[in-house]
Amino acid sequence: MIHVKRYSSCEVELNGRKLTVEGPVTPEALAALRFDEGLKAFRIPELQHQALVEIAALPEGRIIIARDGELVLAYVTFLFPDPLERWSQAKLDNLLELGAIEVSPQVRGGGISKAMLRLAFSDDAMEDYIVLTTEYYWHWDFAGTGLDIWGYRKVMEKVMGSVGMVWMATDDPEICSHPANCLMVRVGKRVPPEDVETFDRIRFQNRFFY
Ligand SMILES: CC(=O)SCCNC(=O)CCNC(=O)[C@H](O)C(C)(C)COP(=O)(O)OP(=O)(O)OC[C@H]1O[C@@H](n2cnc3c(N)ncnc32)[C@H](O)[C@@H]1OP(=O)(O)O
Repeated sequence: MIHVKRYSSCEVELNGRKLTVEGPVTPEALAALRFDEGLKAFRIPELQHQALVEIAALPEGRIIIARDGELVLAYVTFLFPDPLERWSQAKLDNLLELGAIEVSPQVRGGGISKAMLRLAFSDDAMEDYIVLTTEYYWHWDFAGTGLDIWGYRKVMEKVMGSVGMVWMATDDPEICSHPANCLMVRVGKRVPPEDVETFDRIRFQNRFFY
């Protein structure tokens, strides 16, 4: 499969600031930008910046960002599922994982996550992919948002649901380990039915127990 990446961009007004939402960005362009210190939900900012540059260089990797001038304030990543997770067992070259979405505390609650996803899925190439995301509550920033676990889950459903990602059942043990965790998926319009079936078989691997 050829992973087509069509760059696009738009401007978003937020509290008097004009942010540029753009992507998929090239590794060179991303490396040349500064990374906000508030982007520390997953790793220290320097390491996360480096990780995003590496993802942008992958054939299937897609990074969408929101920036104020040279300063990256938010990002979302898409890449093949982690080889250690069950989703990679499907061996589908049209299965992407929305691995991380993060918005700096400076600009949260202003629609930036939804704007990045809208731009990501405005690329018609996304209709060729199944995109999954796994929501694990231990990745959530309760202190930074002031949300409780179910409030946070609601925000994640709104964010992901804004681009048609829907909750799907699975027997994945990590997801099943807490009721707030969940799997959300978007199946592109051109994904062949046999690939959806392959994905469904990966979602349930312990049918024996049912
Ligand atoms: C796969 C993963 O990456 S899981 C981990 C997700 N990432 C994180 O938890 C990192 C830390 N958190 C963040 O970066 C941000 O808080 C995010 C990504 C969860 C949300 O980003 P934001 O840009 O603030 O979200 P956005 O402004 O687009 O809001 C989306 C919706 O949630 C609501 N919302 C956002 N924050 C809050 C809040 N603190 N309280 C109540 N509602 C909220 C918004 O009002 C909006 O609702 P609407 O659709 O009804 O208009």
